[in-house]
Amino acid sequence: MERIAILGGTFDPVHWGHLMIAETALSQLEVERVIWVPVHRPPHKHGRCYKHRRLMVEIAIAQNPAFVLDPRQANHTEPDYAIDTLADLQDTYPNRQWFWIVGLDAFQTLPRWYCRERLIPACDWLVAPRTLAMTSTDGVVSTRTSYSQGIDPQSSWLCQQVAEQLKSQNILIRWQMLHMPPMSISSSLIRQYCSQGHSLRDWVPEGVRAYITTHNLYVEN
Ligand SMILES: Nc1ncnc2c1ncn2[C@@H]1O[C@H](COP(=O)(O)OP(=O)(O)OP(=O)(O)O)[C@@H](O)[C@H]1O
Ligand SMILES: O=C(O)c1ccc[n+]([C@@H]2O[C@H](COP(=O)([O-])O)[C@@H](O)[C@H]2O)c1
Repeated sequence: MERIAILGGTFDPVHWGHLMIAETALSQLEVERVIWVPVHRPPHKHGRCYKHRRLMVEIAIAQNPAFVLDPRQANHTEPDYAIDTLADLQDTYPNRQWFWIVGLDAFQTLPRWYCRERLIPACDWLVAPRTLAMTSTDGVVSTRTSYSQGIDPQSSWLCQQVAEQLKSQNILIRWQMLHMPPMSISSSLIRQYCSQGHSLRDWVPEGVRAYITTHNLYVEN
């Protein structure tokens, strides 16, 4: 049975972190393809122009035949929930084994996702480690990465906490960590850098950088 992974995201903009987690899923799980789903109307955050976000994903994944863009949310007018994305994809690709790729930050919000009792058991969850911002009691924000060799025990522990929370909601989850070092990169940081006039060369593929420049994106954060 073909194994397909979904990578949903706001992708505002897409960056090397997204590409790295998708590549890791391909190699670690022997997934045959990764379907990239830019969320048109994220239920939980503000999404800027969908067309730009989708085109940047198209540019970023063009070199890898195992990566597929799914633009099915283009005409949506209502919030896009993951359960609807999965149900639509299952209709298009019946009889597949489904995986869902998420970063640790998004995974920690899973116990609040819409219709999670149907969504969660329908996929295997692949969790990418992510540097988490921590605020100390004196209000100082720092970041933490404790990846050394293999999987960071702190990240695994956080995932187990999520699994416990879901269990208390009578939801059993199948999850595993992706074996990759955490990458301190995010779309919000890129938007901030861009608005400050910094180069994006190290953060996004060249085609995406050119697209951002041509369309004058993120000049204001
Ligand atoms: N550097 C990263 N490491 C691991 N996972 C990541 C990373 N960047 C994004 N992800 C994951 O990719 C998915 C889509 O993320 P999204 O498009 O919202 O990017 P983002 O960088 O988290 O954006 P923002 O900074 O605007 O919140 C989410 O599951 C997110 O956790
Ligand atoms: O369905 C939900 O309730 C839900 C709530 C929060 C996030 N998601 C999904 O999580 C994925 C990553 O979202 P984001 O915010 O990190 O871009 C994306 O596919 C979203 O649709 C889904």
